[in-house]
Amino acid sequence: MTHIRIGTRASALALWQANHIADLLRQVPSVGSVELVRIETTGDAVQDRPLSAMGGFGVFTREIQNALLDRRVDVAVHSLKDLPTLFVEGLKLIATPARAPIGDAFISHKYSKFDDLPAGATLGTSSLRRRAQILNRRPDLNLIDLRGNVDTRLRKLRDQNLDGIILAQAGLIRLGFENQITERLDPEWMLPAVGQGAIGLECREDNVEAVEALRTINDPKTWNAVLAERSMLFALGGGCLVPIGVQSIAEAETLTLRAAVLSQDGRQRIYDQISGASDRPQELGALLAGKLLDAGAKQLLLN
Ligand SMILES: NCc1[nH]cc(CCC(=O)O)c1CC(=O)O
Repeated sequence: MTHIRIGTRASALALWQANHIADLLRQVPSVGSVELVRIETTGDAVQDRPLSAMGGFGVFTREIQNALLDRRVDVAVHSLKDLPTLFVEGLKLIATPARAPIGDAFISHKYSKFDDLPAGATLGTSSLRRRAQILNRRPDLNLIDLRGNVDTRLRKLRDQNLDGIILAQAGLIRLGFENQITERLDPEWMLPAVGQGAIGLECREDNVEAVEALRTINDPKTWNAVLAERSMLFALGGGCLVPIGVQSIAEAETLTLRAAVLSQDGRQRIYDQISGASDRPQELGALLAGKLLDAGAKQLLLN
């Protein structure tokens, strides 16, 4: 029987996700016991700057990956959207359990939908993707930086008397704040982040017991969708300084991807979509990236 040490951040959302994975792993016959090991990441330690100003890459995941490499933990539980697509020698992304809703939520105590916001209203979000898509639709809005965990952001909405904030539906639902959602934003215009709503399970590639256990809790539909999204992001090479949004619609045999690359001010938006066989997700993602690059995303990514 295997003992599995799960590496996780200590935020409420990360612990919810890690406990959810621990529960799933305890059902696996080869797994004897599961333990959580809390790890502080750069993203947790530095709360006063937008992530895009922190050198970006892997601020919520790097320390957990180091713990895997140092054999302090056996499995890393990540919010997949925080996990860079760059390959790390010795580690492997093995599985993604069933995904939560992928979209973003508008939360306001003053207006009952996003489109009711008056000219000049103040919204909190520090995600470049959300900023650019909001500005593309509503260039008049006043966007202010909002960082911190989900509960911190909900508190700032009240304390700073903001007109609204935008958060991922997934985090709100998992933490029991679904009733705070004012409007589920239409992914038609507010395209989600790559991997949003999915939990990514990573381990050392030579850890056969962990690999086998993780494979049994994979959800193939989610896996195909996130592989397509991540291969698109990798091919775009945009890192986290270029606003990129993607919605994938996973059906039994077909996978559809709709994606956009925007300028930071939201004025330029390169959009395209693709459909194809769901069992060749990486090809689809790379093809869509190629179409976006040819249509002008190349210029935006150089800036
Ligand atoms: N970077 C923060 C982060 N990472 C994952 C989630 C939510 C859960 C998810 O989208 O998987 C959030 C908060 C948010 O964007 O509202």
